[in-house]
Amino acid sequence: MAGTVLVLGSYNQDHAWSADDLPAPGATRLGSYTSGPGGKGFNQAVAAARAGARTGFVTALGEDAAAATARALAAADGIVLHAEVHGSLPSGTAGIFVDAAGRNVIVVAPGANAALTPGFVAALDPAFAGADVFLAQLEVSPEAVHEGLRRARAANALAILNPAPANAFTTEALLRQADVLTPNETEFAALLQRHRGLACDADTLAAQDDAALHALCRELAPWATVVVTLGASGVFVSHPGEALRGDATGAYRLRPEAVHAVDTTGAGDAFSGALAAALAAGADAAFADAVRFANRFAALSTERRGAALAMPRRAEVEERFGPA
Ligand SMILES: Nc1ncnc2c1ncn2[C@@H]1O[C@H](COP(=O)(O)OP(=O)(O)OP(=O)(O)O)[C@@H](O)[C@H]1O
Repeated sequence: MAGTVLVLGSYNQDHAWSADDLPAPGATRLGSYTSGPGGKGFNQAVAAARAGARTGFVTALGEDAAAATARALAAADGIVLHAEVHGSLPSGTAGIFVDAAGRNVIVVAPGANAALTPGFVAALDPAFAGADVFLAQLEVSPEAVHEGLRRARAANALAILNPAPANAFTTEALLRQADVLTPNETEFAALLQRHRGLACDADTLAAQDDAALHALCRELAPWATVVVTLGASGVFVSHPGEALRGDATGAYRLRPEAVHAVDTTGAGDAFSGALAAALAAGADAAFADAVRFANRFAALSTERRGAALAMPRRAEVEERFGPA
């Protein structure tokens, strides 16, 4: 049964130039160019939609070619767009330069994303009322994310926060609005450092056993289920005292699915979007089943290049790995 997911976040138009090597300051290279959709919010909305959820997407856009592309691409995936329009700002953009070895330098101009207002979010009551699951990240204004999480809880939707990117601004009050957090190891380390004063990094976390990771999750967010994505090492799940949705144990790890990964860009977005869709499918959808589906969905997304447009569809995931 399809549930409803409301995603709040960024849309960026990615502009990518490839050359044999990256030019030094003042130098010029000839190369090739592609442009496509990006932004964690949009990537996750496409993932949720392709994973089978009725999906709404709350974002902010300019009045430019990128905004027109965002509208067309959202419509193509059946996503209902709730866009705050800022005519005096450009839509979000990312300039990406890649060399033949795959190294890149990136400049992101958040543009309209940074101007998403809590007032616009607050006026979307009907969208919140119809949502089973709400999902946000940290590439739009923190006030808008906070308002979204608050509205979601008031509307009895499950509130998921993907605390990405790692250097984004967070407050304790913002984190406390989340029922579920989905950091990767770098983001988890950054949150532990900023909010609990624990000095650690992604490598230290990767070396921890399950009991130690569970303890760190409980220390960071005693109120929330924490799902740490571990890249090619799979996923770790840690519940608070009351395990969520039928999970018998407080903490467990899922191995990665065997795939031929060619590009892991957006794998975290695939995971969070698919998890939201699976949890929206019914209040009795078991948490472990939803995590298993998201682990499969994200794994399959790594077999294609790109982010939003590389998201697989539910049918492809089931064909490859069996029924969810
Ligand atoms: N090589 C891989 N093989 C199988 N599954 C993978 C692989 N890489 C990623 N995944 C799946 O994708 C999930 C998310 O990956 P990861 O933790 O790298 O996210 P991320 O760092 O947020 O990614 P990104 O920032 O590129 O979007 C993993 O938990 C796993 O389910």
